[in-house]
This record gives sequence, C-alpha cells and structure tokens, in this order.
Amino acid sequence: MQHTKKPPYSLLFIFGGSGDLNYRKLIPALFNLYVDQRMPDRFAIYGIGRSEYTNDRYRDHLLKGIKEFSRRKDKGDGAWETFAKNVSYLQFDASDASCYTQITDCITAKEKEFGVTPIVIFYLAVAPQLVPVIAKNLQQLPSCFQRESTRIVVEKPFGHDLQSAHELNLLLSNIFEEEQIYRIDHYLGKETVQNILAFRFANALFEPIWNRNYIDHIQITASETVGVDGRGDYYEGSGALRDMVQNHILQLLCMIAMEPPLSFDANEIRNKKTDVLNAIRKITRESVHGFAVRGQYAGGWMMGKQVKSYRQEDKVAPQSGVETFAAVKFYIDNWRWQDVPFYVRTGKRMNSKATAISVVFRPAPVFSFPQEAAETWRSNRIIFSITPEADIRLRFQAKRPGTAMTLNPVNMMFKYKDEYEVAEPEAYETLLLDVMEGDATLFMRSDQVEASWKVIMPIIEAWQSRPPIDFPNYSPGSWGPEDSEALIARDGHNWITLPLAGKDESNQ
Ligand SMILES: NC(=O)C1=CN([C@@H]2O[C@H](COP(=O)(O)OP(=O)(O)OC[C@H]3O[C@@H](n4cnc5c(N)ncnc54)[C@H](OP(=O)(O)O)[C@@H]3O)[C@@H](O)[C@H]2O)C=CC1
Ligand SMILES: O=C1O[C@H](COP(=O)(O)O)[C@@H](O)[C@H](O)[C@H]1O
Repeated sequence: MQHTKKPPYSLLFIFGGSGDLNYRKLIPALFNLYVDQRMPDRFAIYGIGRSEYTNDRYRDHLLKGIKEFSRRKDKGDGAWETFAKNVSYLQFDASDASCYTQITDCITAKEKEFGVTPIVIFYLAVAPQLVPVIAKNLQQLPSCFQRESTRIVVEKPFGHDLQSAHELNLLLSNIFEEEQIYRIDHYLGKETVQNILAFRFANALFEPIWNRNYIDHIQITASETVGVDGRGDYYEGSGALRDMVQNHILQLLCMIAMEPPLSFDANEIRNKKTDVLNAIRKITRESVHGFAVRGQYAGGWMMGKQVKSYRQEDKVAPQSGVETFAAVKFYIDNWRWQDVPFYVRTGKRMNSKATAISVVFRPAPVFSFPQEAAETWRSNRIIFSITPEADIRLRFQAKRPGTAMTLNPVNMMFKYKDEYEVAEPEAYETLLLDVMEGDATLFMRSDQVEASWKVIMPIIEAWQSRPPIDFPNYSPGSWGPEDSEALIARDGHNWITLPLAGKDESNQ
C-alpha cells in the first residue's frame, strides 16, 4: 500500500491474456503505472491464451482497450509504443503441461538480459475451474520454488464453491508458501473502499453511533449496465452470486461491519473481517426464498440501443437458469449488529452503473416539528459512493429558507475530485504494484475466502435444487426483478435510487 519507490524488475505471465479482464483492466492499469513512472525500470508482460495472435496483432488489440479504458489513454506521444515493446503473447493451452517450457525459456532469457533474478508473477485471470491445473503445471517449473521472487495471483471467484475453494487452498499451499499467494479482490484496491477504514477508525465522531442502537439498516448496491457480452463462457459457470456477492459485496460488508483493528497489520485486519463473515447468520436452504432473490435480464431497449437477452448472448445456453441479478438480506449476529438488516444487490443490464454503501440511521425518537414541516422528512444516512463518483456524503435535515418551518434533506459532501489534485489510481494499479512489491495487506487470506463461501452456499444449493421458472424476469435498464423491491419493502424500506444526483436528491 505504501508506494514510494519503483518495484524490482518483474516478469508478469498473465493466463487469460486474451480475456476481458486483461483487456479492460489489467493492461490499462499497467500502462497507467508506466505513464506515471511506477513500473519497474525493467519488466516484461506475457499474455497467455489459446486464441491466435501474433505479437503485433496482440498489441493492436490491447491498444484498443487502452483507448477505451485507460485513464491515461494513448496520447500519441510514443508512451504506448515503448510500453508495448515489453508485451508479448504466448499461444498455448494452459492445461497442457508440455507447453510450459515456453515460460521457462522466457524467464531464462530475461534473467540473462536483466542481469538479475526478476520477480516472477503468474497472474491467473481465468475461470476458477482452470486454476488447479495451471497451479499443478507451474509446480513443474523450477522457477516456482524460488520463494523470494515468485508470486501467484489468483482472481476471484476463488474456487467454485466451498469444497473447491478448500481443495484449491490445500493444493496451493502444497506448491507455494502462503506469502507467495495473492488472492485478489479488486474492490479492496478501490480508494473509497480503503477510505471506509479511515472514515470509521480515524475519526472519533462516527464510531460511537456505528451500531444497532443508531443504525436502522444498511444497503449495498453494485449495479452494472453492461451485459455479459463476450463472457458467456465464464459467466455460465458463475452467475451473479459467485461473480459479485461471494467476494466484492461481502468484502464491502466486512469493511462496514468489522470491529476496530488494533493495528493496520495485514493479519489483524483480515482477522477482524473474518470475524464478521463468521458471525453472519446462516440462511437455511428452506428459508432462502425469504432472504434471497434472483433474476435474469430479458432482451429489449436500453439507452437507445437494442440489447440481447442473457439467453441470447454468445456461449449461453438457450434455457440457461444462471442468475444475472441477486439480492440478499443478511444479518450479523453479534453485539454491534444484532437485528440490523444488510440488504445487498447486484446485477447486469441494470439502470445505472453504480456502486454504493448506504448506512441508514434510525429516525429521531420524537418529531417535535409541526406535521406540515415533515413533507420531505427522511432519516439521516451516510453514503459511500464508489462508482461513478468517489465521494462520501452525510445526509441530514435542514430548514428550507422561508417564513414557514419546512424541513428538507441536504448533504455534506466529501468528493475526492474536489479535495485532491492527484488522480485516483484504478484499483488494479494499486494491487498490481502491491504484488510486484510483495505487500499482501489488501489481499484475501485462505480462511476469509472459505468463510465467505460458507455464507452463500445455502443460497447456491437452494437455487440449484429449484430451477427458476420465471426467467427472464427483468427488463434491461430496470432495477432488477420486482421481487427485489418486495424483499426490502416487506421490512418497510426501499432501495435508495442510484447513482446519487450531485447535490439535490430531495425526492429521496
Ligand atoms: N472481466 C472483469 O471485469 C473481471 C473479471 N474477473 C475475473 O477474471 C477471471 C477471468 O474473467 P474474464 O477475463 O472476464 O473471462 P474471459 O472469458 O473474458 O477470459 C477467459 C480467459 O481464459 C483463457 N482460457 C480459457 N481456457 C484456457 C485454456 N485452456 N488455456 C489457456 N487459456 C484459457 C481464455 O483464452 P482463450 O479463449 O484465448 O484460450 C481467456 O483469455 C474470472 O475469474 C473473473 O471472475 C475479476 C474482476 C473483473
Ligand atoms: O469482478 C468483477 O467485477 C466487474 C465489476 O467491476 P467494477 O470495478 O467495474 O465495478 C464485473 O463486471 C465482473 O462481472 C466481475 O467478474
């Protein structure tokens, strides 16, 4: 997390080099670091996949991603060309052990060229089913055993369910030391997410009211406008629960709900988060329908464009029962949170791209204003907006100017953009630097991963045993299926509309 100097010479082997994650996030992040002079003085990046690319075609393909997704873009100043000289493509099937000599050859050549042993990073940006075979094949490479200089990064979801996550942890621990394993969850690299800890534990103001006595409920939304686009292959084996809830959303929930850490030691923070996961009330298979809602998007019109239904996407089964939307109500059984509901929801092809955590406080115990003042009366709340804007806002009641006493909710805002001149780094920039520098603070420990699988397994099992009968059940551009509104309305609440408008959200 502390980035003051350049990382050591590094080689990055990216399995999934022809995939979406590499295209949209990893290469743009590495290029941003390069432009900001944060990459090592010597480095090489190798994308690995079965698709056919020459090095030149591969670089052209990645450049399109830079133009669309990098915050540094390609300014035509030659930065891309010099960066791209360090990027190559290795075409092979990662399940074929005999192909891994290509990796050894690259390492040997670069060691000679650099004159030192570089850090070797194996980044597994592939579906979880492929991770075990890659790890076993890597085990055959002599370089894997150089404890100091070799690291493996495993993308989420880590495993496919509790059992496979457990087996994968065992397998990896037989091949690598724990400090060589980086289980990545890129939400932990986002600035606003890290700032939750600063907000809660560096201010004496909020912590005294951060509990069941003052907080009514908490909402976490991670909505996306994109569909699964070219990722049908991966998504059919995943679904929204595994893709977003098991990892990103439960991590956000942990940051909001954890007890104060005694220090910022990586293990101390992980311990406190694991305590939260272990305290989440078990949803029984029989009660899942009262706590969880699933959905799948239909085809239709969205933002002036016609879009396919999920079932019409590439590599998706025509009768697929995979959910592209999930909403769940959790409870945390401990002294701080007993009986406070945590409502979470995520989905593709929804109304807006927005990620936010809303902490909604209990209403004032007595309303001493005249009734007519109460027209826009709402509870206080604190909202951590992660996307599209990174900000934190405290919402409270104020008197509207005028002769009458009318109450009106207003915001106190902290906006990253206004406060700091420096651009916010992308999550993957922070995390990739951490891997090169060998800092695992923002990565997941094995027990954390297994604890979060335990939380969602009953939902997965219940949904598997009862195929959905109403899919597709939400229109593109909507806020998901109607049952999602009902889930929260049953408790007398409603989802806060996102993304939040600049200053005025007087309708809410
Ligand atoms: N996309 C995103 O925004 C994010 C994705 N992730 C995670 O990253 C992982 C990958 O996701 P994503 O990139 O979207 O998926 P994609 O389906 O786009 O990419 C999958 C990649 O795996 C490669 N692959 C599959 N089988 C083999 C094989 N036998 N040998 C070699 N390569 C193979 C494919 O290459 P080829 O077909 O050429 O062989 C492709 O490069 C997932 O675990 C996902 O959860 C995490 C955060 C964000
Ligand atoms: O991990 C994933 O995250 C992305 C959303 O990430 P964000 O940083 O853009 O919010 C999601 O699209 C993808 O399906 C999932 O695998």
